[in-house]
Formats: sequence, structure tokens, C-alpha cells
Amino acid sequence: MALSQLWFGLNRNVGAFLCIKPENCARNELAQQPVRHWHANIIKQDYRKVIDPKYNKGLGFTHEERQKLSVIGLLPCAYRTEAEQLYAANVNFNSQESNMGRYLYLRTLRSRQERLYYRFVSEYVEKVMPIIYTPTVGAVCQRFSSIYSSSMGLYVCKYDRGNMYHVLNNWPGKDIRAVCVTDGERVLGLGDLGAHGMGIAVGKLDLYTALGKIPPQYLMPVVLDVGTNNKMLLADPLYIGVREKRCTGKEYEDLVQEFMDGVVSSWGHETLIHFEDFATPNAFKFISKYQDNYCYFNDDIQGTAATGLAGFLAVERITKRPLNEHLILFVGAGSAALGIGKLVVKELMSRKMSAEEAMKNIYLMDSFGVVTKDRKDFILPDIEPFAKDMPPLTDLEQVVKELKPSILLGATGQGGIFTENVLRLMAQDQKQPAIFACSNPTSKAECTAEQAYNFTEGRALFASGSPFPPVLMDGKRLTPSQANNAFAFPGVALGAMCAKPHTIPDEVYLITARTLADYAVEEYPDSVILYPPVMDAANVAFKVGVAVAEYLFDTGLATKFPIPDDVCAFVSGYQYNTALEPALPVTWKYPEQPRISLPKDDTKECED
Ligand SMILES: O=C([O-])CC(=O)C(=O)O
Ligand SMILES: [Mg+2]
Repeated sequence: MALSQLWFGLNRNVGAFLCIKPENCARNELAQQPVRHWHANIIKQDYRKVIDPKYNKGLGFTHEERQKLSVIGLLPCAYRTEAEQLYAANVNFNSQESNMGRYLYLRTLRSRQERLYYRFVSEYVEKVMPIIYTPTVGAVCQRFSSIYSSSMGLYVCKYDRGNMYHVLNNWPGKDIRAVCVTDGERVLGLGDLGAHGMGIAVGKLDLYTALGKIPPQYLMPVVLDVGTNNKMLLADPLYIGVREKRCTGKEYEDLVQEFMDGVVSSWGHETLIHFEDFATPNAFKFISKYQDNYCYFNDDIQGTAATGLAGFLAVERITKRPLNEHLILFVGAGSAALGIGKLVVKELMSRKMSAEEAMKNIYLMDSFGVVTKDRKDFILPDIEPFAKDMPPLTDLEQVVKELKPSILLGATGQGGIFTENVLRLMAQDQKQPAIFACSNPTSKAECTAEQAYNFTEGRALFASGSPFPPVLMDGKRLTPSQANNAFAFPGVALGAMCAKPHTIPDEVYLITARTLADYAVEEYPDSVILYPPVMDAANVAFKVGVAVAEYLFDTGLATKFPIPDDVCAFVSGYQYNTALEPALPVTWKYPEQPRISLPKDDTKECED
């Protein structure tokens, strides 16, 4: 093996610092081939620990550790403290010229020093989250084939049918407790990206660890590669996925079923299976098929629902007007809008309202106009209960003029659809119009923060799926909130992974929404923010995790026994510690055993 291959894993920025003293080589033949012998020795012994990103500390190895690991010389003599390593990572991150460059730098860091990577992400969450997650991850997914360099996750393709168990178990992690799977059919608001969906599965699980502090070795990102209908990808000579149109119908559903069963038989029924960015009809179909039979979670419907409802609870608090008295207009009738709409109904029903009363003020609008009772065909059965008895209205401005919504939520994937006129109309009728521009990434947002504030005289309560910077207006700094399911899924996953339920009921998402809304009230009592700032997202995840775990233990849904006395301490004990640990940690010691003096042996000769 070439020497370069060896130190490459240690720290790709360094060269070799090898000095073999002849006296270290006991025998002549070793002296003739010192380098080869030394390597073989290292690989057999501790070297694997050093090149494994889980253990690698780069320049953070102390001299003593380097001696134990036999890597003296493979690193320059400098030792860096944790703070210095973080500083170095920050310098490298900042020196990249583009967000894509920053993303690629961080991937390299992760593949080299996992703990340092998560430490860096946690420490600089505000600037790093938009890179490893929305919005930059959207650009990453679009270009995934051309930037592909290593697997990052597991690719299960339609030709793996019949061999699912085998393929799943090729994943190097043996104790998998959560899987984030996508078929890439609707990645963010970017449409069908086929196997490029791996980028979003990886991004979501990165936040499991960065925000939920869930140990990364329990996590597995998966793409179910069933082909793509994206003509550009099909024609791209570098496309990494199955170069065929998507398979559908029975063939598709049987593959998904085999995947579900493969996960359960590999890692148990309590393995959390997180579905991400499936097309809306499939997403709803799989919820009804799997929610009551698997530890199943759909982020775009259920995670987004919890986030959306939390925002509405904040609007209720800030405007001092009960939620059922708000008129809510959802523009877009896909996973996000329907998920939130249905959870709002659940929340209102928990306040002793009938389903009909709860739905009275919730309107859905899609590309055909407001959903009304005279529609012949509902693309999804979940839409029908929201249909209203009213004449058809197709133009958004007209709809806002007529209905006078106090909460306007866009989940359309159509950037800029909340025009100046729409926003001005909202401000005309409402003192504090609530505007949610939920589509991702930034280019798909229904309006920008600047537009929302400018066209409402700064009165809008604004939140968006992708982050926007604060806006200065008349000397006032207006800070938009981020309405992203990143405030929900890391906590839901943490709670579920701790309590190990076999199913996750809808109540969990109500609890998540209330916990998230309460967090903002507790921490920012006098503020008009709809969501806490992103720098609090890890604290939110912990609170949500504890609340979810408590609910699962209290209702007997948890399979984790014994039930912990202190759920908060239990959840905290489950979490990942990003502090750099010793390479060869001494976790316990044996006490010195009492010594018994040896019996005297005077015999000098053998007796016959
Ligand atoms: O990934 C995000 O930022 C939020 C989300 O689930 C989506 O837009 O599909
Ligand atoms: Mg999504």
C-alpha cells in the first residue's frame, strides 16, 4: 500500500512526517523494508481507528495518543486543541467562494472527522444550516451526479427486488435505529430529481445529529431509485440513477413494501422509518398504509403539519384572536397544506369543536382555484372535506379580496405567487396579516421577507420555509421566522428513538406543535416572532424529544423498558456528545487484585 494512502485518511491537508530510526527495527530484514513493515503493523493494530472518521481527531491527537496508535510522523508535530480545530474549520469554511464550495468542504470534513463536523455544525448552526440543508441542499440535489464522489447513503434500486435484506445489510452500520428514505419524486419544490434525492435524505439526517443530537451511527439515508421522469436527468451522461422512467403501480408499491419489511427484519419494528419528499399522492397513500403498522413518519405531511400549526398558534397568541376565528387560506393543496389543514382541524377539535366547525374557516386553493363542492374530481380524497359551498374563484387576488384571509399560507412550489397586490390586499384588511411562504428552496418562496414587509407597511407576521435575512424598515429591524419542519422532525425522531414505539399516532404532531409554540412564548414572551430563531433549534429539538417520549411512555406505546423515572435525563443520556473524545478511551478500570505470596519452592532437581 502506498504511503500516501495511509496518511490521506488522517488529514488530507498534511504530508508524511516519517522518521524511522534504525534502532527501532529489530531485525535486519526490517531495516531493509522499514516502511512496509511499519504500515502492516499499524493497519493490523490501531490504524483503522485513526482513519475511521468516527475516531479520527486529526491534529487533535495528543502526543501520547499518537504514540499508542503508532502514528508519530504521520502528522506534523503540532497539536491542536478542540477550539483550534474548530477555528481552523471555520477559516476553511469562510474561505470558500460559494455555498457549493462550503457544502463540499463540509462533506470532506465529515468524511474525515465526524465529531468535529457535528461540533462545527452545532456551534455555527445559523450559517451552516443553510448550507447542509435548505436552501443550498436544493442546489446540491440538482447537481448531485456531477458532484458525486462517495456513496453518502444507501441506494436501493428497483432491480434489487427480491434481494432487499441483502442490500440493506450491506450498509456498514449494524445498529440502525432510523432511516430517512426518499424516492426523489418531489425534492423540495424542485420536482423529480430521481436518485439525486440522496442529498435531501443526507441533509435531514445531518440535522438529526446537529439539532436532535442523535448519534450518527444509528442513522441511514436511503434513496429508493425507481427511475425518474426528469428528461434532463435521463439525458445526462453522468446521471447516477436508474436511467428509466419511474416505475409505478404494483411494481412500485411492492418495492416500497419490501423495503419496509426489510428494515423491520434487519433492525426491528421500532426502527423509525422517515419518508421524505415523495410525491403527494404517494405520501398520503403510504401514511394510510403504514402509520398504524410501522414506526413511520412522513416529514412533508406530519413534520410540516406540526411546524405549520405551531406558527398558527403563535399567530393566535400575537393577534389575541382565537384560531377558529381566523380565516386561513392555503394556496397549494399538496402535502404541506393538507397536512397542516388536517392538524389544525385536530387542534380545534381538541378544543371541543366539531369537525365541521373546525373546517369552516379553512380554505384550500390549487391550480384550478378555490376548492369548492361543485368539483367533480378531487385529486386526493383528503381534499374533499375542505371543499366549500361557493361560486368558483380562480384568481388569487380575487380570492384574497373576497375571502379576506387573516392567515395566508403558500405551499405551491411557485416562486413569487404572492404578488405585490396580493400582499397589499392582505394588509388592507388585517392589522397583522400572517403570511407564510413555505415553498423551498428560496427561489420557490411565494414571496420574500422584504416583499412581505414592504407591501404590508411592516405589519406582516412573516415566516418562510427557507431562510431570509432581516429587513430594515424605517430604522426598524424586522426579523423573519423560518417555518421549516427542521423545528419538528429532529425532536420527533429523538423522542421516538428513545421510547421505541411500534407506531406514531397523530397526537405526537399536536404535542410537537404545542411544544414548539410554547418554546417561543417562554423564551421570547414579548416578541412577535412566529418561531424561535434557528440558533435555538437544538433546544427546541430537545424539548420536543422529551415531550414526545413522555407521551409515548405515558400512553404505553413505548416498547423501551423499564420506563425511565426521569424521561428528561433519559433523553439527554441518549444524545451524542460532540466533544472530542480520547482516541482510545479508558472507560473503566479494574481494581488492583489482592496478591498472595508465592509458596516457596526449594526443589532444585526433579524427583523420580
Ligand atoms: O426540506 C425542507 O427544507 C422542508 C421540506 O421538507 C420540503 O420543502 O420538502
Ligand atoms: Mg421535504
